Amino acid sequence: MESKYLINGNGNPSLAASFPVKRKIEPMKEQNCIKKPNYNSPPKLQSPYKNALGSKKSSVEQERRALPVYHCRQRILKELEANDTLLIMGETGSGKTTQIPQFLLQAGYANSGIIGITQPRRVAAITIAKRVAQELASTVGDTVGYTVRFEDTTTERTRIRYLTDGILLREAIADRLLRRYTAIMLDEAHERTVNADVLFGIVKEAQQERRKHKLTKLKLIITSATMDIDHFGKYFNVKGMYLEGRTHPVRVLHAKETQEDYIHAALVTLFDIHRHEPINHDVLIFLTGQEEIEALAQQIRQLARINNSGPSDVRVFTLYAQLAQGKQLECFLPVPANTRKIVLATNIAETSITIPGIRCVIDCGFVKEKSFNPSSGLDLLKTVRISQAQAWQRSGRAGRDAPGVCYRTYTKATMEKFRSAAQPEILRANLTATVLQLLALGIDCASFDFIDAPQPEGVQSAHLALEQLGAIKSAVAPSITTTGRWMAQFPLDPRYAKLLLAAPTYGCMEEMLSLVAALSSDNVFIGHTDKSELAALAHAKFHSKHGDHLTLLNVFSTFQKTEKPKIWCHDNFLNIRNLNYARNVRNQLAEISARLNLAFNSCGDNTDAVKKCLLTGLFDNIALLQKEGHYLTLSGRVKAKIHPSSVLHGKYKPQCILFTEMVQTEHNFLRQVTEICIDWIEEVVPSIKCVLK
Ligand SMILES: Nc1ncnc2c1ncn2[C@@H]1O[C@H](COP(=O)(O)OP(=O)(O)OP(=O)(O)O)[C@@H](O)[C@H]1O
Repeated sequence: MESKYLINGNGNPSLAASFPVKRKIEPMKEQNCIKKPNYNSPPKLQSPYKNALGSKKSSVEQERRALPVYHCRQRILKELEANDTLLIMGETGSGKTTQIPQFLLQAGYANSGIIGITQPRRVAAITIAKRVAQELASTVGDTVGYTVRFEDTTTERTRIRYLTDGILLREAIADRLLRRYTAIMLDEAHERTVNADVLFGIVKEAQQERRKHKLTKLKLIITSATMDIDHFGKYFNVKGMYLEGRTHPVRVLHAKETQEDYIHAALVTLFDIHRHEPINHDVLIFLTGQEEIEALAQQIRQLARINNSGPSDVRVFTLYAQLAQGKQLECFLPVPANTRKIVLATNIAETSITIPGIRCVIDCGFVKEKSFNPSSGLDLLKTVRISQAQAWQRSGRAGRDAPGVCYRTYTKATMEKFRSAAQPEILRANLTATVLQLLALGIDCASFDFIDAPQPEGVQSAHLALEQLGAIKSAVAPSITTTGRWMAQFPLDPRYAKLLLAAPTYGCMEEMLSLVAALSSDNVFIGHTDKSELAALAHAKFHSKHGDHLTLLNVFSTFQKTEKPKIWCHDNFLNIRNLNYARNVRNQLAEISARLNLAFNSCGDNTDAVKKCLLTGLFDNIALLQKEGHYLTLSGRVKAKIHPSSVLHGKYKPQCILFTEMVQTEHNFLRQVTEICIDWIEEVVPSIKCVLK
């Protein structure tokens, strides 16, 4: 059949010419299977469940029974009976996350407590809880619930609780023995987020302490499809358990030649799929970040509009961390028949989740990674190659509910040069929040039993930052202060918690609550490409000459007062979901502040109060204008420019600015910028010994 999408019919003849996909992508030798990386390959067995999978029956119960893990139920329960800790490795999609907690429930493990399952990301915790509730013919909040930051759906009836690892860590502050849990499953262990790494130590200790004090046993299950089982085995002092069998085969195809432009390669591959694959084969494309995703989504929609002449159609969804929760969940809903779902996602869709309908995955092979430079004290967001483990996780998303295909826009030789597994986040992340949480738990980083200890410079840098924030007495012999304990009460980065604690002194508590809440939500502005001039005009009403923080405050404060928020947001090109989310966050932050007896004062039009208060927490994020026209950060002296999205971009350049974050693309860009007065630095944070010239 003639393609509906003539790629080179859109005025870009080079598009198809430069990437003759049919010839450039070659099948790998190991067709019809996901080849696992060598470093941790479990035994490869043919799925014994093929017949069941081929069946037309589609009830949830039948789907469950067809999962490889379902048939390992007895083995898992027997092993758990004999051992307090299990390391379970099974193929992606084999049913670990959804089934094992149900086995434990049925075996009575939730009779005297609850079963907790941690996930690195909120979208996974939410969607899996919904799926398991459906499998149990129940609703979320009943037997199964989820808890993510600022949202708890669990009730006293909840026995299986999916939660983010950050939430479990916060619970440990209140109860280090995690007494409400009888079993904890730490899922996606290979991801090695800082929170998960700290949790490994916390749960191990809780288990030992409970044994020592003859309290109810805590059963631990560590699961993944790609973890380094030897390393984990040594740390937990247990042997690993392999679950044989896979659900659906995934055929993996590599680009024959290196692709200079992975976005272009992804686009061409997508339309090639669209020409040749059945319309109900949905596509998931892995890219690196919001801007790239939104730009490609727009391009696909436009191309589809230009070339769409048949009955079939495409629906494009985006999925990345900054997207409002409601929007994130849209891609999980079914699309009408004769429509292809195309999901453009970051690594947020890489593990755990199942997006129904996905049969094709296009993997660009890159990821945006946050790393911290202890010598400059700055966090940097950088695009890097994924690991081999991540590549296998990504391909696994194609075989969740049927056989699938994964197209890698990089060559096989390139992939062989990828790291086998991603570097644990604890070795590269800013540890300020983690060190504070550990101190609130009464744990000194130096003596904590980490699976991989963080670099001493990283810990030292966190101690220095905490000392400057007033959270610890001394960076040399760290002991937590009352301010530090209060900071740890807020589910926020310590720098933002500090803003709330300092706000009453500057008389701007109401404003700071709104601003911190709005900053937690992000992205309230809709940049409507079709109507970008109208959107820009609407947004300009809120612009503050002081910069982005006060602009954001203007938006949120007006939103709080408006009587018809839906119409108001629509007319002003603002994202109502994000603003509602910010309102919810504000309420919760206000509750914690009230518990801490903080004064709820307001500074009215005194913008200096807000700006000075911002300095109390974000003093590491200051940059000075240089003669050459660029900025230099005070901390680490990094050269940077104001991000084009800032209201201060392209206008007069203030001498001294404060920014929320630095992003690295072709340049270092400073995001969310506010003009400050250089003299305030010494007034507000006299402890900073900065060189101002
Ligand atoms: N939200 C969902 N909607 C539809 N089907 C789902 C959903 N979640 C899970 N499933 C089905 O259950 C199967 C098992 O999923 P589960 O998350 O338990 O596997 P897993 O072994 O934990 O995978 P991974 O290692 O990738 O997290 C999936 O392959 C899919 O068929």
